[in-house]
Amino acid sequence: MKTEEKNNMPKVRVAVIGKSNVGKSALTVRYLTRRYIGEYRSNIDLLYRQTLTVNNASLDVEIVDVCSCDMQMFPEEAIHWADACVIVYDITCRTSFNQASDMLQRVLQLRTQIPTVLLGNKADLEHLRQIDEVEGRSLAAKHNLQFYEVSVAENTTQIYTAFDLILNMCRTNHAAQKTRKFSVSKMIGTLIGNTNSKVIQNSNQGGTVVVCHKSDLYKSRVLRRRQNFTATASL
Ligand SMILES: Nc1nc2c(ncn2[C@@H]2O[C@H](COP(=O)(O)OP(=O)(O)OP(=O)(O)O)[C@@H](O)[C@H]2O)c(=O)[nH]1
Repeated sequence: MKTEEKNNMPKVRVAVIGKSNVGKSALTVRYLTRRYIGEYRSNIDLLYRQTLTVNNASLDVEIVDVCSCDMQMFPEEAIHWADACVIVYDITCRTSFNQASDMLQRVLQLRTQIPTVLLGNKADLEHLRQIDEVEGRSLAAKHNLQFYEVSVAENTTQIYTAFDLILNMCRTNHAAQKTRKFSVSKMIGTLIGNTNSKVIQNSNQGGTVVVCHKSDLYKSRVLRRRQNFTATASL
């Protein structure tokens, strides 16, 4: 891919949050690599980067998998950093559902318009179910969000539907922002007699997964994000 195309590619940042052990790492790795790895280190936040093709267009995607988050250690930085959020609970664990509900409220307090999806994971463990599907569905409906029950272990297609959905929403937001910027610069250009515009088409591009220790990366670069928030991360 040419550098100018790469530079022009929309970048989308996603935060995956939820109680410890709900399957956040398994979910992220499944989505990005199609593979299922049973055990992960759970004492570090991980940042993944990959170029993905969603709906025939390329996106630079960064996903932070926040380890063991709860309301006491709510990952506020990650929520400000992100363009979209995936909130996960485990259908066999009532506490994880309650936490997902609290987290959802907190996320929407911090970022009212952030594209968010609610996932109930471990749907393969029907015999251990503590949360009926309808509970997840109504929690999501209350906040006007999409909801899916998934099994990362069984690779249910809704995993991909959910991520693709929020990535598409982000891309739409990105395109709208670009159009607004373009309209303003076109207007200024018209006013000063310069109407040139350049549109660069993206070509599709695969990518590799980069796994990073977010805590180390925080030290290395400062990203200024909206809402006057200063998050630190790098890839
Ligand atoms: N049965 C079943 N087990 C799953 C599923 N997804 C994840 N697991 C298991 O659940 C456990 C926790 O998965 P992780 O991905 O480490 O969970 P996590 O939310 O990242 O955990 P923390 O890093 O502690 O926050 C692991 O043993 C996974 O193999 C699933 O869909 N079904």
